[in-house]
Amino acid sequence: MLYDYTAKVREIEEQLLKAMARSLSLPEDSFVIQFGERPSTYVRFNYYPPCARPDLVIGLKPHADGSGMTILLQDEQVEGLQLLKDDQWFRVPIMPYALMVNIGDQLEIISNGIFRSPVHRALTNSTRERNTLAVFCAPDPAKEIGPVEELIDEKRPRAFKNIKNYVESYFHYYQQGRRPIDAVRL
Ligand SMILES: O=C(O)CCC(=O)C(=O)O
Ligand SMILES: [Fe+2]
Repeated sequence: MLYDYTAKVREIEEQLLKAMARSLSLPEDSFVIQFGERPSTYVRFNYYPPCARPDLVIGLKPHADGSGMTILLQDEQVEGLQLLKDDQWFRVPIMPYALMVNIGDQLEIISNGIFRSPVHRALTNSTRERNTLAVFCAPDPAKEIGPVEELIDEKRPRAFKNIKNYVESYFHYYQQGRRPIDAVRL
C-alpha cells in the first residue's frame, strides 16, 4: 500500500514540476530532467505523542526540507505544522484528505531561487497524539543539480553552486542548526 501511495505521489509531483516549469515559460521537462532517471523517494512517518509541556518541547525543530518537493499527508484531526514567513510563524490548517505540497531546498536551487523552500516546524500538544506522512521526492543523488540556465540572467544572477548528493551535506549542517542551503549559496 505504501508503495502504491508513493508511486501515485511521484506522478503528482512530476505533474506539478512540469506545471511549475511551464508557469515560468520553460520547456516543461526543465525541472524533471534534473531529478534524473532514478530520482530518490524517502518516506517518513512522523509520530508526535501527547506532551505534558508543549510550551517547552517542540515536535520537529525548525528546518527546510532537503528534498526537491515534499508531499505531506497531515493528521486528519490534529493540527501542528507551522510555516515561517517574514519572521512570523503561521499555522497550516488541517484539511482532511488534502495533500500539502512543500518546496524543498533542491527545487529552490534548481529554480535559481524563484521557488522558495520555507522553514517550518511541528508543535506538540498536551492532549492528542498526531501522525503525519511525508514523502520526500528528490533528485538522483548521483546527478549534479544546479540552477536552470534559462533562469539565470543579469537581473537574476546565478544564486547557487551546482551540487551532487545534496541530502548528504544537508544532514551535516542540520545537526549544527544551520541552513544547509546557505552552504551552496553564491
Ligand atoms: O509533521 C509535520 O507536520 C511536518 C513534518 C515535516 O516537516 C517533515 O517530516 O519534514
Ligand atoms: Fe519538513
